[in-house]
Amino acid sequence: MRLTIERMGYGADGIAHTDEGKTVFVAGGVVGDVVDAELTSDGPSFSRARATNIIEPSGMRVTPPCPFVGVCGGCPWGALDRETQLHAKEENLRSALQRIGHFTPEEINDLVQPIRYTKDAWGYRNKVELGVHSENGRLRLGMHGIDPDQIIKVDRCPLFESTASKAIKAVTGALSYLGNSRDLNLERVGIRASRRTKALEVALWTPTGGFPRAHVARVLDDAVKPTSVVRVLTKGDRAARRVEKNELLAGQGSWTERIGEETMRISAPSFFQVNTAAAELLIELVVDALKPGPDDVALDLYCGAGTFTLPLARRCSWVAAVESYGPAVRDLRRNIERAGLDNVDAIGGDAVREFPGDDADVLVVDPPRAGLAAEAIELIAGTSARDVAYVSCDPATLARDLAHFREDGTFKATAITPVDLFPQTYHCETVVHLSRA
Ligand SMILES: C[S@@+](CC[C@H](N)C(=O)[O-])C[C@H]1O[C@@H](n2cnc3c(N)ncnc32)[C@H](O)[C@@H]1O
Repeated sequence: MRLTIERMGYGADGIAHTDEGKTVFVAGGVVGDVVDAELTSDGPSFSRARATNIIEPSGMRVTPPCPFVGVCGGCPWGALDRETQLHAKEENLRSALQRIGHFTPEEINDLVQPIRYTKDAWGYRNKVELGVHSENGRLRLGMHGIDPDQIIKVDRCPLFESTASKAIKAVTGALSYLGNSRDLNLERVGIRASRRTKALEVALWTPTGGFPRAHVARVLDDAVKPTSVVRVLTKGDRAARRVEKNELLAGQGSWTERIGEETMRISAPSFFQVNTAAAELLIELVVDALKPGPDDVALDLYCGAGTFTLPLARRCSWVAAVESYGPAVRDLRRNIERAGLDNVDAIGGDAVREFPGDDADVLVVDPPRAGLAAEAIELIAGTSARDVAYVSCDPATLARDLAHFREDGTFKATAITPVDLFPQTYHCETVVHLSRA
């Protein structure tokens, strides 16, 4: 079947239509390509296909700096030029706002601002996560493939912080060597690196049980000179694994990053924005939207280790910050203390159940991909806040939640700004400024 890729969807694949008008998601095709493709599945409303031959390559195709683009899950859009990526992200956001949020094209034109981005399209990630397979008793570590069953063995990843580019090969080599003489029972391995602080942490995720702590720490130290080596102990079956403990094997026991004016410590299981420079754009957009003043009370919901909490606390009289994940709450408290701030109430628990009350001047929410629960929107609407900043990593749930805010009528979106936090992927972060209607 010959197809012309018309646009990029919210996913790795290009989108084409058959002569009969049926939508086809084409793996291996980028916008502008003419490809021969074979069907991989055929459903009632759309089909999936795989490009077998590129007949006319798109003018927007580029040669990526990695031979694994197309198979590795790290950069599904790595063969597309940056400008086209940025445009496609804006279009995907607009499409979600129209289809799911029921905004009119005129409203979208008024609200959606040009996408914000930093110059680093590669080498921006402060974290990589290596998957682990055991094959015939040999340990195999690598990047997760687009096919989730695949582990791609790589020596370097051009998405990862370039000052630590040798770390992947060194850690992979050291752990493979160790794993061949005894079973390390590794589930995955995280590496966090900072160009700004030079911190490098290796986190080994394993189930509870015996582990050659000192030996592993020594071999990793010889291989990469990390500033921290930890073992994250997990419990429960694979689907519902929970973190039992973050065990120090060597060094500091956490990773340090400088973001904006702040230096934050992050423990291995906690969330931290993977692109520090682009996360500074998020902080800038949140602060610009909320214009926090010295008499203001701020709420920071889904606050993690404090990325927005600390800048708000510098500007406001009081911040109530809510985070449900234990390790992140501990990081938050430690970061507040290290920053010398005494005007933050760090609340551990669910953002809805532990909602800090109605008394607020400004409010930021940064929920996970699932977006906001209906009760969270009701509670936010019930506050006295004048402005809300909604930071989202999922255009679809964001559009749904903005429709709920509109139905409620208390707050109205006044600016919607996409931010390219994840170059070479289809993912898009967005900051929405909502003001009292
Ligand atoms: C996208 S992250 C944002 C973290 C932080 N704002 C930042 O930028 O670093 C979402 C955070 O929400 C937390 N979280 C998830 N569900 C939650 C809930 N129901 N209540 C409170 N926090 C929650 C997660 O643990 C995670 O730290």
